[in-house]
Amino acid sequence: MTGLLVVTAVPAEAEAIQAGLADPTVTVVPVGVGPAVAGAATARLLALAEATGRPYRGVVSAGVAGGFPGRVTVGGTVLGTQAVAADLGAESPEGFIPVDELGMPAELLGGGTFVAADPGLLASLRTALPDATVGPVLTVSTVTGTAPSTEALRQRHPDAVAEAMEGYGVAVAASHAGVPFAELRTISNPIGPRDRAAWRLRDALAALTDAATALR
Ligand SMILES: O=C(O)c1cccc(C(=O)CC[C@H]2O[C@@H](n3cnc4c(=O)[nH]cnc43)[C@H](O)[C@@H]2O)c1
Repeated sequence: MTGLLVVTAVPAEAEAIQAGLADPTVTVVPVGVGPAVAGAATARLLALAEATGRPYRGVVSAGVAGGFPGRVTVGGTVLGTQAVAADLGAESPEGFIPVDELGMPAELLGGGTFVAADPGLLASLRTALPDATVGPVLTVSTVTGTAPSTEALRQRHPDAVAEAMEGYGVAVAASHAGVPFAELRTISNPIGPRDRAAWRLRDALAALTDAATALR
């Protein structure tokens, strides 16, 4: 059995984590942006490890994220209790309809519209990162960038603390492989009307380096 697999979207996130790692058995791989590419790449990494007799004991989707103002601060650290497919569904004049309310057979929807973090893996991360904000993390294919879409997401997900673009894809890959899943994010920007100048990427990457000691 090998150690943990940590997947990030981009190399800068992987390098930030690598800089703070204390455990040499942890493997960090940048797999790309968005749920489809991250999910497919993670599935391949998990299958290769299994086929060579060295399965990972868990997979963590890690990187920077947008945070819901009032629920988490920029520069803060988040641990996901579940990865939510927040934009998988249909628009309608009455609002967004999640895919599991569209009347499709349940077996076509995999695990549904969210995947829960593994309780044991989440508990060990919480112990190592007692100041982290803990709650659902949304996965979106489009970064939220207007006040109405931010408010709609807030209403639909009153407990969600952050949004990013890979967690649900990685979680589905982990679930299909039977490998425990967790999500670790640091907040680079508030979710809201797009304001690139407000992003604090360097602070979020530094927070990722600090949080990496929890990955063991
Ligand atoms: O809007 C821009 O100009 C811009 C410039 C560089 C990067 C981006 C991204 O959208 C990076 C997305 C990347 O980082 C995660 N992330 C960070 N903040 C958010 C967010 O508010 N909503 C969704 N994803 C976010 C995400 O996981 C991607 O990997 C934009």
